[in-house]
Order: sequence, then C-alpha cells, then structure tokens
Amino acid sequence: MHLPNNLIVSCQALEDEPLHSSFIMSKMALAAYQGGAKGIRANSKEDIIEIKKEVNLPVIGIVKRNYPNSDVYITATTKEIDELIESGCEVIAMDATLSERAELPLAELVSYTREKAPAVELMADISTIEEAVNAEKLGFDYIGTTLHGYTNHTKGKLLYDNDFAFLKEVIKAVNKPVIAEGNVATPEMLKRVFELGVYSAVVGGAITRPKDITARFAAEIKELV
Ligand SMILES: CC(=O)N[C@H](C=O)[C@@H](O)[C@H](O)[C@H](O)COP(=O)(O)O
Repeated sequence: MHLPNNLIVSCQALEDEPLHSSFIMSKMALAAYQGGAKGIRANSKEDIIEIKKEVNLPVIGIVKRNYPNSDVYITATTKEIDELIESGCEVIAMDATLSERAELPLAELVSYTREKAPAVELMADISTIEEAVNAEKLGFDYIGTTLHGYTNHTKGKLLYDNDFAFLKEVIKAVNKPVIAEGNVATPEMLKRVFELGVYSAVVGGAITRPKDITARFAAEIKELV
C-alpha cells in the first residue's frame, strides 16, 4: 500500500486563494513533512510535480475542475486522470459520489485508470454510506469521507457531528481502509478519528490555509473588539 497508517496533509490553494502557487504548495508540503506528515494530498499536475521535488512522501493527487451540468469537480473525467498519471502521484483520488457525471460513469473511470496505470492506487471521495459501499464494490483501494457535507444530498453535515457518527458507520460498512478527511480541525480530532479505527487521516485547511485559520481566530473575538 502506498499510503501510510498516519497523518496526511492536504496542501491546496485554488486560483481564488491567496497562496495559489505551485512553489508555495511545495514549501507547504516541506513544512508538513518537517512537522511529521507522512503523506501529502495535492491538487493539479503542476503542484504535484513541484511538491515531489521538495519531499519524498506518497502523494494523493486530485485535479479540481468544474464542468457544466455536473456537480462533480474532483478528478471528474479521463482528462484529469491523464494529468495525474503524468504527475507521478502514487494515489489518485476521485469523486465517487452518485452525482451526475460530465463524461464516463464512475465504474468506467476506475477501469480506465487501472488499465493505464496499474501501479497507481485509487481513493474514493464519498459523501454517504451507499457511496462508500459502491466504491468498495468498484475496487477502490481507500475510502475517504472527503465529500460528506459537500454534496447536495449531504449539505450542512460535518464529519465530526455526534462524535464522528458518520465516520463510525463508514468504518462498519466497508472492509477497505478508511481515510478521515474533511473538517478534522484540531490535533484532538485527529487523535479521535484514529481511536475510532481509521487507516489514515487527511488534514487540510487547519494546517495549510492561513486565511481560514486567521478567520477562525478573528471570529472568536468579533463580539469583544
Ligand atoms: C470538499 C472539498 O473540495 N475538499 C477538498 C478536497 O481535496 C479540499 O478543499 C479540502 O481542503 C480537503 O478535503 C481537506 O479537508 P479540510 O481542509 O477540511 O481539512
């Protein structure tokens, strides 16, 4: 298995974010590595190539791209898969929800990737138990909770609701390694998801999005200043 039984740090900044830059993401990855991360999750071929020059850690690659008439934006089509294969990432993560898709159905996207890059592992970004079970049937290597709370059918839900109730259900429902991802915002939460039995956890914004971190601090004193 490519991914560690440990902490993975997501280093992402989209075009509209202040740190948008492959160079900056490579330094974020270096900081994460020096801090103890054992894997990196990153968006775009360019960022992954720069990150791989800076750290020798397994990378979960995604390409976020919007398509008309579809809500699927994480590695949505064969175009994004091809870019990720070229990037050299060890694992490709893709939207594995049951939402309408822009191009190939999910099962075909999985076969396409397996044929083109048999050594690359696949992570399913899911939002519901049904999607987790379906992803396991399709042969994904890892099941990640990434999209819980972000699809139309799960909007407003948070991974940590009711002491990670959704995560506990996912762990019960599938045999493949489960990755906790999405709103793991503190070291205590990270510890909790490992106690519950996840294989790995991806922490993003709480480590690599300083604008969001600042906003969390600022919000606490809004009423007082
Ligand atoms: C929903 C979606 O598009 N999630 C993205 C997936 O790659 C990223 O924007 C998140 O930062 C990542 O999942 C880590 O989560 P958090 O930043 O909450 O620790």
